[in-house]
Amino acid sequence: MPRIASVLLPMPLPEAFDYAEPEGLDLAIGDHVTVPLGPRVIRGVVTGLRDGTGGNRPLKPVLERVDDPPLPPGVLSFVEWAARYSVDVPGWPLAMALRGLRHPAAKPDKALVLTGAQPARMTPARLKVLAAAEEGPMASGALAAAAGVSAGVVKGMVDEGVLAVTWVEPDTRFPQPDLSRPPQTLNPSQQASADVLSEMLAAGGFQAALLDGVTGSGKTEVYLEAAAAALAADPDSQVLILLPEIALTQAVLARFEARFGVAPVEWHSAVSPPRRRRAWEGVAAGQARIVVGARSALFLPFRKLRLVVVDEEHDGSFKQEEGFIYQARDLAVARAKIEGALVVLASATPSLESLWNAQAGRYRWLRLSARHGAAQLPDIGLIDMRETPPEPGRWLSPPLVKAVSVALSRGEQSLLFLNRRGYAPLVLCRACGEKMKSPDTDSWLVEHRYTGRLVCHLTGFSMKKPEACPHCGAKDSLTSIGPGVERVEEEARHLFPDARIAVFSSDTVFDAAGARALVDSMAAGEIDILVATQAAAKGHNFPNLTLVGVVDADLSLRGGDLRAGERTFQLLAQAAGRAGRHEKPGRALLQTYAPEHGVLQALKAQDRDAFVEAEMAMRQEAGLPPFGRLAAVIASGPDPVALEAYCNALAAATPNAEGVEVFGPADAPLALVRGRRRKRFLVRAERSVDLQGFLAAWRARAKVPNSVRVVFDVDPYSFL
Ligand SMILES: Nc1ncnc2c1ncn2[C@@H]1O[C@H](COP(=O)(O)OP(=O)(O)OP(=O)(O)O)[C@@H](O)[C@H]1O
Ligand SMILES: [Zn+2]
Repeated sequence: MPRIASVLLPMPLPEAFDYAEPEGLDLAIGDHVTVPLGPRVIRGVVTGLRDGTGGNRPLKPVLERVDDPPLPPGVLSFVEWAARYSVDVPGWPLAMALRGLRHPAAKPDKALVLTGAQPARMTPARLKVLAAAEEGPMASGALAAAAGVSAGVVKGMVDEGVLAVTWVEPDTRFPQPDLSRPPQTLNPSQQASADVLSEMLAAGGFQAALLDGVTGSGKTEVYLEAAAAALAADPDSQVLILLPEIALTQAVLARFEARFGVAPVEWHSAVSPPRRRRAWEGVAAGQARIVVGARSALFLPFRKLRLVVVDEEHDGSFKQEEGFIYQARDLAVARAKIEGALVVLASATPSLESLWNAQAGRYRWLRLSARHGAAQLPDIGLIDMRETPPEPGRWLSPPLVKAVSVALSRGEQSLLFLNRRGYAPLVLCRACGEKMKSPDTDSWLVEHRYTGRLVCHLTGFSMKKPEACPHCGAKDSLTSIGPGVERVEEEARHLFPDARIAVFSSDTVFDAAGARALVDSMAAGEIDILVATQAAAKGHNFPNLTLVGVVDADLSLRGGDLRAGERTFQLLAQAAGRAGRHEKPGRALLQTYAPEHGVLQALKAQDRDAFVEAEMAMRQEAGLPPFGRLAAVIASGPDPVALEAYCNALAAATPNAEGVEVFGPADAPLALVRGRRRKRFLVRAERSVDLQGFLAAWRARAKVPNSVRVVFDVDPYSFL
């Protein structure tokens, strides 16, 4: 009986397409194939097989099977689920799942083997080569090195036919974790949490836990033991740890390596394509048993995923905002559900969503309320910038400067935290008042002194800082307004000329190795003052760091979107949480112009529960997440008329649905980006509503003109 294969392509198409299965190809679901699409040949994945022919319209045949490891069924279900969840086409999540395959498979290596023929003339050097070659096939350079002879000797023996070329398959195996190593001795509350996680693993099936422990309580130690339990339970089981930053990945990799004797498999944007290929294959083969990675690791082809940990689960960078839009924390729970795995969400400052799930009993709630060992939580103090302002043109207030000098005099480290890259967030002309903006974009240019450039952090546009105002032509009139980390560094160097000062931001640290080097040197005490954006504010252990100074505690409260309060609390609690993690007590000082603000008061009182309670009450009142659901629809285009027409058509096509409110269209706060105007709708729905179903129906009702791009963002984090 002929069969029809449904083939999903990693492209923006609404569904899988049908092709005829050629006789003898014997396809299976998950197989990679090539198929014709119009004039092109495209690679896709078989998602369905059924008996039949194309009826009276004959189907084009599948061209061939591609010899890559098939996608396991769990990945296919996950791709489908993710597409529906994000109200997007399944081709995008499929493309993510195939990302590791973009680099070609490793080719077999050329090696030399003994043929059995004896050399016509034996020499001591040749004897050594014969002995070394007994070990098995070896590349010619390696063979010469092993024998301690020159390359010429080996070549001569190849020419004589004593050695012959052979091809060896590349080694795709990963060393296996050593489960016999003794675990770290856990303290009683860590042990209690680890025991619960082990019980949950033993019970099997999908379960979720919130590992909610104060900064420095040792959450990593707890999930390391959960990983050990998952790995020990089944020789094929796999474990995935998701982290928000490459800089954190490095430290966690080291801790896994110390625990299991092998480095886990790494997966993030800085991993080279060949290594990605190897990781992907290792995961598909079940060989890679511990994967530590960024959010996109969720799309790897795990065969037997038993544990997923989302560390720093509250972190905003788990939300992917471009291309395929998704919240990795939610997708991690979904993947665990599909695989029947345990998912552990860990944080000192969990998201309101996760706390809400824990309160309702949907997630097992494990709390660690004290730091490990003798370490205490830091004192948090507020510096009222109205009472003790910095000198004009400076950003560090006298009390903070004093605290840094005390720390310096004691030989202890300080962290000055400001979540703003570059030197100054705004450059304006003193003569005409013109603010320097990115071309055709509603965004200020940020001054970067290291590079002498003005940079748009939104579009990536950059230009050399001009000598004259481009608007009025005045010379030397451009002034830098406000601080970024580079400017705080400048001030710190001025104040403390003998201190060793470094900057940690995405402009100074580009890759995993750079992050590791900086974190190591801070941990080793080679830096006195670290000026840092959020990359250094979370997860790290710097034993000698006793002072955290937050340069602008009000920064993320401004703008006031839905999560401003929550995000500020999390960011500052995390930053403060870097202080005093070992024996020496720590302190955090937050510079603010609004010390009476509820978020800052809660931080000062170290009263997270009070903050959460107040925030939850506010959200419930307004029907906002987690009590209601939100989505944004952003339409953009270069032609205002076409954009307006589409938005009106979309507004007119809003499906009638109970429990759903649609606001807009309105100009987006960022109304112009790269010459494209942007309009926004906001959708609020009751929890009981199938929001995705509503959005999908809505999306299908208005035809999108060519010049317009429309993005559906479920559970938006950015309100620009
Ligand atoms: N049981 C233990 N035995 C020895 N050292 C421990 C133990 N638990 C934690 N530590 C140490 O305490 C420090 C903090 O632990 P860890 O980094 O796991 O905390 P955390 O809860 O993840 O903190 P954060 O949320 O701030 O990232 C680390 O240096 C860790 O090695
Ligand atoms: Zn000017």
